[in-house]
Amino acid sequence: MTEPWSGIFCAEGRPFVKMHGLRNHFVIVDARRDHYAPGKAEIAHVCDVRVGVGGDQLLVVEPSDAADARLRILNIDGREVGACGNATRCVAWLLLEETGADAVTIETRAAMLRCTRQGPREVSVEMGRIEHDWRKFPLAREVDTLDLPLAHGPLAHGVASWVGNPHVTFFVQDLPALDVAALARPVLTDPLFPEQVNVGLGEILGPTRIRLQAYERPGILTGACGTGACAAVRAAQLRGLIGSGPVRVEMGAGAVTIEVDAQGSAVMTGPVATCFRGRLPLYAEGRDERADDRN
Ligand SMILES: N[C@@H](CCC[C@H](N)C(=O)O)C(=O)O
Repeated sequence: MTEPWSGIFCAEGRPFVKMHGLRNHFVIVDARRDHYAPGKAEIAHVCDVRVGVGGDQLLVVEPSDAADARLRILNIDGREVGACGNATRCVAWLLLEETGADAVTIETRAAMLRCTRQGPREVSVEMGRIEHDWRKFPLAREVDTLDLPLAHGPLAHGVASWVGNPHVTFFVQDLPALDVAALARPVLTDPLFPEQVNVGLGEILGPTRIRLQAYERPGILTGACGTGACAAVRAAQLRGLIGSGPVRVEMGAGAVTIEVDAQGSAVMTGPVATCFRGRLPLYAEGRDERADDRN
């Protein structure tokens, strides 16, 4: 007879840490010694809270020749993306705690990011230069990225910004009253963005405060978005809606502070939190279907 409770613990499964930055949550696997290259279905399984650990992304930390570590950021549909601000803070915190250093450098697909300790659970990341060249995204055709020729319902005059990944920010009134997913979904899949786009709805609350809700690729509302916060601040500055000093970007569970210099380079500072540690469920193709059959 099998012992039903013992089956829950996969002693052989790969260790992970679950962390979040303002409820943007991640499953983090240290693959610096033991290579880990999950396929699309496994990524979806691990990130699905109903059958796996649950997360907005799976993060794989690898060795790097040029930095303290390389961070692979895997969206729930398996796409590796160039940047994720909240994920970078979480992984930076793990590396800072591990080494006792005050600064580490993380290589992502898009950039080398210097990260510094700001407090016990507070990390700053130099996010690099925010760009607005239409070819960077890529966009389907040449357009004015500071005033996109795009209108979906009340969303118009968006600003397209590249922060290692593509964002479009729309400024709105009374953000809490809006159904962000319903409004943002057609933007995310608009043919202007052949590789889709992360959509941010921002409300200016004052000269140094923005409220933001992100609807991220591949179509999820997240608790927060660090790169989206950088994009929103730069877009608001370029539109003349706020000044040039540090801006507090409020995203439900809390806030990050974004400072953008005259050249458009951003520094993001915000909190990290550890949820729990464990071992990944052993994954095999077809496992989901078999589980479904039993229910
Ligand atoms: N889903 C995104 C990347 C995630 C951004 C993240 N939440 C952040 O904090 O910056 C993509 O597809 O690029």
